[in-house]
Amino acid sequence: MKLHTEKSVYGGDCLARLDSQQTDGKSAGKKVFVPLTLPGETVEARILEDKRAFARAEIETILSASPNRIEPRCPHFGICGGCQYQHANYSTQLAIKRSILRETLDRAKVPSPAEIHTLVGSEEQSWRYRNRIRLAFIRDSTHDAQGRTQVGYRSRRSHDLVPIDECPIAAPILVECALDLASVIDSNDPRNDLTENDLTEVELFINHDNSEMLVTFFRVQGEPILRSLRFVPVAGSSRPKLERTDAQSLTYAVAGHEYRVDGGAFFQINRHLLDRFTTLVTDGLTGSLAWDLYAGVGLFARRLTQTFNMVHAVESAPASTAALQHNLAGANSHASALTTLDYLRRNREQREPRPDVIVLDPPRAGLGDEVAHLLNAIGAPQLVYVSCDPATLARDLHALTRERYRIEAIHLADMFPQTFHLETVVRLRRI
Ligand SMILES: C[S@@+](CC[C@H](N)C(=O)[O-])C[C@H]1O[C@@H](n2cnc3c(N)ncnc32)[C@H](O)[C@@H]1O
Repeated sequence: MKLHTEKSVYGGDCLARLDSQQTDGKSAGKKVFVPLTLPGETVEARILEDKRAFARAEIETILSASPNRIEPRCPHFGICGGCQYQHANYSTQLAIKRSILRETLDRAKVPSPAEIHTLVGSEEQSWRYRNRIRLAFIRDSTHDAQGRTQVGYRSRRSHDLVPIDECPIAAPILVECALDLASVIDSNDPRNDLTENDLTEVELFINHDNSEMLVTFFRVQGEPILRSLRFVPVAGSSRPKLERTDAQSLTYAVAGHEYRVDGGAFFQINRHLLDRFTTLVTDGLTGSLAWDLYAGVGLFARRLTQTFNMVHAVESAPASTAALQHNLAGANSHASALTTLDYLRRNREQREPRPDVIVLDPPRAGLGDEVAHLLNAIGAPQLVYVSCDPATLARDLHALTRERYRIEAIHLADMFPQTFHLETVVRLRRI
């Protein structure tokens, strides 16, 4: 059937609507979500899933293409589920994200400034930006007649695995190493102690200057196996020597600070924007006491120690708390291995001093009602909310702005080009 796409929605699809002829007059206006399209396109599409409230379709032919459509760079685009926007030029990707963010805030009735600022890299930096990738091992004769191990991502349309031999949004060294690993696993090299059939997935994480890499192998059963590699420059050669080390962590330099990042700990993934992003979050913040809740390994907290007399950092994941302690050691700071909720409850009970600034960078689930309620009750003069999910951000901002805060500035930081993901940095002031 012929569909006309209206706008992009969060998740990467475009929204189209069925007209009365397409539904026998029954549910004219019914929503249809169509992936791999752009706003304003007319496509011939096939309905794949027809629910009561909406349907999902796949394009068969593009009848009228958007002028913003471009040729995707990756041969796996559309099959692999990793990227959603490679068919859109970069300025269109940004316009889509900005309008989705604006609409999400407006729908939640969040009083917000008219302008959404952006933090973006160059068009070229919208590629090769990931410092971490996680791939599955595929051992399947339908993909490789000789049954050789391959690496791949999940398919866009199912949970099947798609073998890949390139991933243009990742640092090239990650994909090279993953492909090498697949052949090492298959080799009879006696130094290969990776038990072939037990391994399911591998995660590769490279540091700022491509000198250290953490490789984590996930298995069917048992704890993941962590390996670390060091790339040592060789005089007169462009290829560094690869050495295996016993390290359980790597060192990542960001905006003038070095961070220890342990295997399994969260770390921001856009290596091109990391310095500017960290500066954007922390810039201009000063005072006596700051809290960094959801602190990870201390990316923001470490910087805040330069402009505050005291910084409290809170992080609940055991994989991150040791590195957080290490990264803040010797600085005017205190790290707590607690959930944010427990930390705030304790703070209220013990009536501890109120911070001047609170930085909040929760996972996708956002803050939730009780944390937002406690933040309103504590009433720090300034909040900086860093979010990777616009829906939970809007919900939490609604709770904060309804009581004690107004939004000063919103930045859309494009940390995940070519994908639908969007990062937002919101500065709030107590009213
Ligand atoms: C989006 S990451 C941000 C980390 C850090 N701000 C950074 O930029 O590197 C969210 C962090 O919150 C931690 N986390 C998740 N739930 C938490 C909770 N309930 N309380 C405290 N930390 C939590 C995660 O382990 C993760 O390190």
